[in-house]
Amino acid sequence: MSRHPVRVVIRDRPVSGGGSSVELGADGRTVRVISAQRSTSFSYDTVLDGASQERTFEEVGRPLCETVMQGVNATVLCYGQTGAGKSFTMVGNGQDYHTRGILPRALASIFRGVADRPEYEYTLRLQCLEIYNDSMYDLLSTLPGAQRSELSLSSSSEVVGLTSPKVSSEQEAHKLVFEAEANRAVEQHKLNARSSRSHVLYMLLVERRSRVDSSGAVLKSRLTLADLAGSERLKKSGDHGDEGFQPPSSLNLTGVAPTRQQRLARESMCINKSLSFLEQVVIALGSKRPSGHVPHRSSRLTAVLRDSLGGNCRTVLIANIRTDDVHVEETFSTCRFAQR
Ligand SMILES: Nc1ncnc2c1ncn2[C@@H]1O[C@H](COP(=O)(O)OP(=O)(O)OP(=O)(O)O)[C@@H](O)[C@H]1O
Repeated sequence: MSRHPVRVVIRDRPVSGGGSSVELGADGRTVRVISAQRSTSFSYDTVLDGASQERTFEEVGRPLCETVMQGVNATVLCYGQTGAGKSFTMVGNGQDYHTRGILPRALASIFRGVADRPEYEYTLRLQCLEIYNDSMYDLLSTLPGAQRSELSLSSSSEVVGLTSPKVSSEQEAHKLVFEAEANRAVEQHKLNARSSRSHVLYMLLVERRSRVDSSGAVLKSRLTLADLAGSERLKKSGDHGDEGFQPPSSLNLTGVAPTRQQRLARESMCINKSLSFLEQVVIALGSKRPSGHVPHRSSRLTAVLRDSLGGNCRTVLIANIRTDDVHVEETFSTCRFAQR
């Protein structure tokens, strides 16, 4: 494990026919991105070259599940351009058991861990949160008593009203994840509703009490699995403007539905801002100055991730890249972000 607060792992999405613009080093640590303008080498903790879902979980997920079982927070962030494989890495493609992602494998691993430790009583709860345009929604809002409207943050960065149902078996947890995904899909299909360009956070809250030592402390920990929104540049996603783009003042203020282009531009702006704040938080956490300010409250994403980054929390950033030539500029910016 590196000494930086975030361990960085690169994962490529296999392409048919290959590409000549990205070379993954045989040392399992380097990536070289070659375009007409430049050729740049980056180095990371690990480069997963053509890795299966199983290997990705063994490399990233399983050690973090162990960490959480021992009472320490752990986080996986999947970052990358749209279509690079973030959801595939985190959840899988839903088509077959072998291609299931880190989340279902982590649930299985943690419930197995609970069964293997009868000396402890574990209480597990699951939360599923979506952050779209810096607004937060409960993906389990269809459960009885849950809040369907936008959620707010308390002064201590707790998400007020986020449902945290208890899960007592792996099957129950899978059912809730399925419900969260179904709710997200419904929102995406509603007219003018949230698009797929949102951050989704699955959080498993773990409480451990000793059954043999009644004076023993209750240990609390959290596994956070974040499937971040696609990081592509504005021009690429069909929007206009650049990072300094300001949405028209009429946007969402007049009750008139925004045009598709306005919506895409606003989404891209919010995503870029939140990812750049995330980067600033990680850089601040990695800085040598112990008293340096960490701008957790700069966005909803960084506020919610407050206890999931830094401190003694173990965090892995998986930067998903596409190695086909047409995506070379996006791959370059993902690699640059991951290296920073
Ligand atoms: N390592 C991989 N092996 C096989 N198929 C993959 C891999 N990575 C991604 N895919 C496939 O590529 C497609 C796009 O992947 P995915 O939806 O995970 O991208 P994404 O980065 O989450 O995109 P978005 O930002 O739009 O959600 C999917 O059909 C997925 O099954």
